[in-house]
Amino acid sequence: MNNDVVLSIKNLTFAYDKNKPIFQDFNLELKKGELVCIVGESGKGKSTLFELICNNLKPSKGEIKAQKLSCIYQDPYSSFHPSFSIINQIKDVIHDKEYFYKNINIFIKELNLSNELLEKKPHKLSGGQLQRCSILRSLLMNPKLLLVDEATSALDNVIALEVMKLLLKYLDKCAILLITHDMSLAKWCANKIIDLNRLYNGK
Ligand SMILES: Nc1ncnc2c1ncn2[C@@H]1O[C@H](COP(=O)(O)OP(=O)(O)OP(=O)(O)O)[C@@H](O)[C@H]1O
Repeated sequence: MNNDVVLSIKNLTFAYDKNKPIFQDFNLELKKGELVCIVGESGKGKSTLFELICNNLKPSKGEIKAQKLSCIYQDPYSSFHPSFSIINQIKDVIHDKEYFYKNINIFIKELNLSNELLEKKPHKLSGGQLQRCSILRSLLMNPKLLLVDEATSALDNVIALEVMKLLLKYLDKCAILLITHDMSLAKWCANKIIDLNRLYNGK
């Protein structure tokens, strides 16, 4: 894989049911600095693609190669354990301590967070604050690819837009793959849009 290519999906075929493939010879390449959106109505395979890229599902055919990957989920409460402080949960997943200490205060400032907030347990924070903590955790992992799943967030498009505004600042460090149902959000931020509604998938 060329150094700038952070995600390469070649001839991906996947089916839960052999007679109804969700992806058939699907190809996608993402380079550092690119923001690609996957859009599609409910049931078109957005979450399936997310799970395939995260290696939680195996393709029936084809290959997926991803460089260092970090995920931001739409519901931040489900991505933090309720019983532990946020900062401890962030430290737990960071291996590169040098990168962590070099950047944490910069990111805290950019994300409009504070050390005091990070000492708290998740339920003491608002949804927006916790979403920014989840971005902080992802950024401190220094990923090459940020996978953002906003697929089911029909409720709060304002948060989605704010999150994307924050993430756009980091495109010089990585590539972003945003999975969304929201075509207007995709048109606003993407270099490229993959519309799963238009893919032939045998249905
Ligand atoms: N574990 C499973 N076993 C069988 N079929 C599944 C499974 N998970 C999903 N499907 C089916 O695969 C298709 C794609 O589902 P997927 O969850 O990827 O869609 P989605 O685009 O993420 O939908 P939504 O926007 O509603 O979350 C759907 O028809 C769904 O019913």
